[in-house]
Amino acid sequence: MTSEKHAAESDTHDADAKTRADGVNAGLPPTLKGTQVGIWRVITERDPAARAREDAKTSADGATEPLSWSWTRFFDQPKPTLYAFARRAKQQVEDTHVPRLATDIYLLGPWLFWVMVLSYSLSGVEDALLLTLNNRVMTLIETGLMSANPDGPAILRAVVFRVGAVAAIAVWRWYSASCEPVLKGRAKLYFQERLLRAHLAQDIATSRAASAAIDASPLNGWYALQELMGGLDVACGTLSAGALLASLVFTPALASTSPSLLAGFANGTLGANATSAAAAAGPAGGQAAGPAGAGMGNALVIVALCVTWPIVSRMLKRDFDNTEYVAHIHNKHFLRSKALYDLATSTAYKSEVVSGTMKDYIRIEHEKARALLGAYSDDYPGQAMTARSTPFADIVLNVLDDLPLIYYAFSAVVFREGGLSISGLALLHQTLGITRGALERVIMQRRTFRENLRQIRSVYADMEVREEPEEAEEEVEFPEAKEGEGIRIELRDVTFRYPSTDSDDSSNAALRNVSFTLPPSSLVVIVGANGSGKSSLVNLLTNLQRPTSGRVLFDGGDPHAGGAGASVRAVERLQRATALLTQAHSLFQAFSIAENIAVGDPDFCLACADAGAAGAAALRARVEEAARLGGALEFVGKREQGFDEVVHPVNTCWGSTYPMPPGPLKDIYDALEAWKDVSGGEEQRLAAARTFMRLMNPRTRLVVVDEPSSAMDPLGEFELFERLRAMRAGRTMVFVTHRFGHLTKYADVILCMKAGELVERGTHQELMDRGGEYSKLYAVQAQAFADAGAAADSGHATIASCSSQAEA
Ligand SMILES: Nc1ncnc2c1ncn2[C@@H]1O[C@H](COP(=O)(O)OP(=O)(O)OP(=O)(O)O)[C@@H](O)[C@H]1O
Repeated sequence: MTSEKHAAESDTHDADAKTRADGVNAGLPPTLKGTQVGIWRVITERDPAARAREDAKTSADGATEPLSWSWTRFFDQPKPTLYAFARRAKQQVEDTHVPRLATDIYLLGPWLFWVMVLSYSLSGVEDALLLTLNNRVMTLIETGLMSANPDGPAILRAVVFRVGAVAAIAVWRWYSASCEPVLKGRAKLYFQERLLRAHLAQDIATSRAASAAIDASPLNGWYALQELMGGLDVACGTLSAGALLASLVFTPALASTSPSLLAGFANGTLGANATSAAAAAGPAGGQAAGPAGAGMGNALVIVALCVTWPIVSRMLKRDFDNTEYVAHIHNKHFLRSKALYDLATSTAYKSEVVSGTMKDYIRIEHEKARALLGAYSDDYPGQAMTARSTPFADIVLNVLDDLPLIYYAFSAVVFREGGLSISGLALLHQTLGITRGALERVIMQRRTFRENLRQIRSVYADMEVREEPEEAEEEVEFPEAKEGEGIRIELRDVTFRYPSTDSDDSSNAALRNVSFTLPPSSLVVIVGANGSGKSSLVNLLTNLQRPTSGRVLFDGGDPHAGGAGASVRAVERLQRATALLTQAHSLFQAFSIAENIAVGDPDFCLACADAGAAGAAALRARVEEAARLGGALEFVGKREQGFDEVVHPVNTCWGSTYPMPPGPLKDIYDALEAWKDVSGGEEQRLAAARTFMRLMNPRTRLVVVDEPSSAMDPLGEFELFERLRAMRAGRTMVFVTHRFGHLTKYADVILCMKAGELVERGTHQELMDRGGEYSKLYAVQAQAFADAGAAADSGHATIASCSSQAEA
């Protein structure tokens, strides 16, 4: 019975384990695998090496070169001539963009750059240098004490030399630390400017395409260079540590009065009497003594002591240092308790939690989730991963750490004539320490180095501004373009699908086979239910998107008919002649209210900026007029600083703790750079003012207004549309609005959209007579107004009857 129970339990455990294993891999593509680490699910690649090989192969076949040079590939290939090999190596280095990065930063401050190079190199050799000087002092003192005749001037010289070196290093560090931030600041501004140009060169479609995403930040280039300089530090450190160890092992030790350790180990004379024995034997005495084979054996032991620890430590290390991973918390009880905690604490949910009397529910559910979660650690996955289930690895590493001591003890027993001298022992111990440290850093640096090369490459790829083609291209003509007349627009069998949607599924096109013509200077109203395609149409009319198929002609010309460069220029010309007002407007950070309006006509702003005081006055006058037309004048008048107020400052405020404890510091933290309150309707008025600013420029020949007034009161909206309509002379004006009642009666053309198709077009009367989709939408609106009116009437009646009862 008991064994059956055990069998059943073990089956259940197996099933649980399987479910867990399935769970951590649930929803992952076959190339990825999940691992449970504490409450985390860590997702890694199943075979990153295979992908790297595949990438290298693809890039070798394609236009770009592989990122790193591989010995295997070198040996696999027919041997190139030395010259070809050198050229190829040079090409490989250039492909990493390291020379380009170094040159760019060098040109920002040649002297600062060299200071940085020297500083990183020196920091690598610093340990070995100081150890050498230290050892010189120690050896002289030791020799002097043993011979009872210390060489005072020599010791003094060595001490002064060492103290001088320490002081010089301190001065150098201070100086180089003051240089580096200057170069960093210059590099940041340099990359910021290049990235800014790259971002501005992208249109909406490209900026949303994953392949063209610009991820680099202005400091990426600098950090990559800093890491490469760190490599210089590691390289110099390793070389100097290696040289020190070699000098210790293979040559008479630093003081000519003592023999090499190799010699000491070889004949066992390195001990309390070693130095005097060596002094008698002369500088070369140590090496002459003893069998060379034994010395070589000892040298190998010392080298082995150096490399064992870093290698074993690397093998036993259990972390994600070398692995790319994505981690998320996978434990459903943790997630539930967190969600409930957020529900209780976030101000966003407060009113719903209070009005919904959810207090007890949240508390009890939180207790349940906590009980199910049990004891857990929410260490970051990296930390959680380093936690070991047994202390075995730590024991091994600690014992390995003592290997040198064990070896000294061993050598003392084997070379019975005495152990190592004090200074010899200290020197050996410290040299082993820095050599080991250097080797460890080399092992760690390997991956960082590859990652840095990738970073540098991606920074330069992101900065690549696609310049317009140089070769002469035929410009796109807009044959019927006339000054003082609105743009004539024609859509021919246009289908449009957002790039993010599945291109094989024709049902998900936002617009399907749409054709119509808008006469120049006409007033157009686009109507339709939610999701019928009105805004998509606006995107095409304003050239923010291109049709997937079909053509959109402006004044008879297709802006996309020419080559890439001509198309960019044609689109830009059209956009300069277009004013767009939507509800997706923004108040720009750090811009005053005046500038937020003024940028509606950036060319006019630039011209005024060049015209001194007269220009500033002209700009202010135009901004005030635009604010009046946009209905924002009254609101701006009430602001403390009027047009000069910065509504949304750039946030740079930084507190030592987060959140800050209550007190005067928190008050100032909250007040500094706080965004000023502006209502949705006021923001819309400022956006409208910006559009009027653009409209005041006679170059504007197309005005597109897409639901800009959702947060405005009905009177504000009515006035806005009337003012826009008043400026329609010489412009084609397109309105998209759900509250179209008072606009459509002025419309030359009404386009009625339904599920991505144009179902009706005509004037208000024509469409009402037809009794189709438009008349239905119109009737619904009219009914809503009638109901609202009736409700208001009955409300008034009820209030009137209540008040008369109260009076009675
Ligand atoms: N960025 C986008 N990516 C993918 N699909 C989109 C995107 N924007 C809109 N769509 C889809 O395109 C279709 C048409 O949307 P559109 O915004 O043009 O309709 P609309 O008539 O303006 O709607 P509303 O009146 O709600 O503003 C909808 O099915 C919508 O889900």
